[in-house]
Amino acid sequence: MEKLKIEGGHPLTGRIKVSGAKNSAVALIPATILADSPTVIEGLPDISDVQTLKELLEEIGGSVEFHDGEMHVSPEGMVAMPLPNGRVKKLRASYYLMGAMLGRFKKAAIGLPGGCYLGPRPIDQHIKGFEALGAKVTNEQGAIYLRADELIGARIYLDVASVGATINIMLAAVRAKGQTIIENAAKEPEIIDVATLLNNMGAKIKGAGTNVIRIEGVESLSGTRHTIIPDRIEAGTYMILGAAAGGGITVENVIPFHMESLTSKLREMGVPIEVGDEEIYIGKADKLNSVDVKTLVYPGFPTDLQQPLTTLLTKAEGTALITDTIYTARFKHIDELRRMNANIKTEGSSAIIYGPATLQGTRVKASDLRAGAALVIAGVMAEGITEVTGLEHIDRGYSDLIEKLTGLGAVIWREEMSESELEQVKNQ
Ligand SMILES: CC(=O)N[C@H]1[C@@H](OP(=O)(O)OP(=O)(O)OC[C@H]2O[C@@H](n3ccc(=O)[nH]c3=O)[C@H](O)[C@@H]2O)O[C@H](CO)[C@@H](O)[C@@H]1O
Ligand SMILES: C=C(OP(=O)(O)O)C(=O)O
Repeated sequence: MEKLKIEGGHPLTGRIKVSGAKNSAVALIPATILADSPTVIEGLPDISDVQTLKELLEEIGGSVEFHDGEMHVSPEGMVAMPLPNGRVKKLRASYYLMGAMLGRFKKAAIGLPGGCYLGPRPIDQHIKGFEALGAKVTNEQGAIYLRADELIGARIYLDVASVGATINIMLAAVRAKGQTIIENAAKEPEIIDVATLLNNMGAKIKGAGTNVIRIEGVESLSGTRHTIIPDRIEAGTYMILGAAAGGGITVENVIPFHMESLTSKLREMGVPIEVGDEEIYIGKADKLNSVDVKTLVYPGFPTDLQQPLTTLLTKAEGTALITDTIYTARFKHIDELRRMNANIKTEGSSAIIYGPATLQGTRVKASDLRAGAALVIAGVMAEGITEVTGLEHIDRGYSDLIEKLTGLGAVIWREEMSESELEQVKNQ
């Protein structure tokens, strides 16, 4: 097992390119199950979630090739193989196998998903949607079993605007009989990306990206070629990194419209920003101001950037208040930042950050993906050496992290952990 080491205090300059969106990739790959012929997805990130999904498609009999970000999936040999354990626990988005397999085979048996532990992450809205379409859903020994004689379109109102439930219901409904209407649908850009792929396969989805999605079921879908959208959370992580340790960096392969909630917050903090067509320049701020932030569903400020922004706010003058309304307990990074000399208090669903603090390098542990991103940014800002363990979380979402940050002048590398370090991490 490896750890990351970062020597802080080096200003970052230059250009950094964003990869394809994790949260699209993890839905686009299962969506290929729904077609009767091969699909090619271009621009996929080289992250462990993508690798795990490739292996899961192979496990159900698909033939999959993945090179240089391009995945070819031949779905012809796939069968409704139960996937109760093992790989499905490695990521959150294995739940999309439920919708996709139900859509194609009218049955599925999938273990409850893993992914970042951010407090409770129920999937009741996914199940409510599958049941409305006519599936019988049972939970047997930690796996969800879905069976339907046929799927029939339905009107489904989501109690919470869930990204996962919206996409999962779309996956199941595209091959159902008749019309499905999803009300109070989530509006994240990744939902539009998945609908674009499905429509290019022959599906009839209207309204993706708004809170009412209408789907006319079709008999069959055929394979297509699709280019994924850029990862707005990876882009946001690098924008925050630029503001934290930059001497001026340009984040490339960005859809600036997706970044507006972050761009406006960083400007409010005093960060000079220039927005191009497909890139964003983050300049050096003389002084950072504290701001208050509340995470919301898209187009509000994303919960996935709450943790990285918290790190930046340790450097700002004054008191900042971050409230996470999506995952009210997403604060495991705070204890680690405190170990690095940050002055932060949590109260309910909020973190109160007293700045500015000078962060000090030390040993810290990433408890989840964006906690990892927050700690990498902290390491780049800190005096001395920071060691980050828990890399399996970071590897779920950041493609070529070391190469990309080294390209900006960061001093960061991976190192094998010793036996005694492994023991310590286990006991933490
Ligand atoms: C793979 C993927 O795309 N992950 C993203 C997705 O997760 P995910 O799709 O799991 O998140 P949701 O949008 O479903 O969750 C939003 C909120 O709804 C609640 N909820 C959700 C489903 C449900 O059936 N019942 C319920 O109560 C959740 O607990 C949470 O409070 O959106 C999150 C919120 O933007 C992001 O942090 C994750 O990066
Ligand atoms: C929470 C996240 O991912 P997942 O839903 O895949 O666990 C994330 O990307 O920040």
